[in-house]
Amino acid sequence: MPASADLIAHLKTRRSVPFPLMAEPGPDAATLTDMLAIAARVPDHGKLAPWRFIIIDRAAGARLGAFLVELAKADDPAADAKKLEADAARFSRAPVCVAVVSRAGPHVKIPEWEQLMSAGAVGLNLLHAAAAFGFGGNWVTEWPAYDRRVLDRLGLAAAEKIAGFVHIGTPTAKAEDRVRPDMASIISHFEG
Ligand SMILES: Cc1cc2nc3c(=O)[nH]c(=O)nc-3n(C[C@H](O)[C@H](O)[C@H](O)COP(=O)(O)O)c2cc1C
Repeated sequence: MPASADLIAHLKTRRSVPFPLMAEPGPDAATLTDMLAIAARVPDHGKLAPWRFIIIDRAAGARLGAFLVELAKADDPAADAKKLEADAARFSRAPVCVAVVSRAGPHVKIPEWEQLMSAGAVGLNLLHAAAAFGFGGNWVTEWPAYDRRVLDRLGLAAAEKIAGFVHIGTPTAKAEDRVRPDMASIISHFEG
């Protein structure tokens, strides 16, 4: 592959889209399918595909949000209105949300740790794919990723985990960058 200045520039400046900058439109169904195919093209020891996707469009996201509100109220009848409002909107802050689900588990040859890392690669690749099509993404987990009642509602099996909820839409502006690691402090040379 020839050097690509565009790709290098993207990789050097890529960043997530904060929710206040996330707007319509989202990808159409064909584009989203293409994005997911790119996202699934990741290093995957043993070709296990130890991950899968659940697409949550805005309408389904709103219904899931209503379910989160029910849970929040059941857990804390005095929950404040602001929290409930945030929960109601949690899955409709972007045109579409893709749940990246890890299906990692015990295997005769491939350590579970490696399967989990592959799901992480899928998450980042999905952000890259979204950007390649002119969209932006934001990868969060938040409390619903760790609540069994939400996982049941999403149809996750007992051993499955949410690697991330990747929200995708059109950025209205480029977000300010965040602090990046000091490279000198994380690179060393093994001297033998
Ligand atoms: C597995 C995982 C889970 C995350 N969960 C959250 C979250 O729940 N809330 C949040 O504000 N950020 C979360 N983040 C971080 C966001 O993705 C954040 O916007 C991102 O790290 C910004 O970095 P970027 O601009 O390089 O994409 C998570 C990141 C990862 C990798």
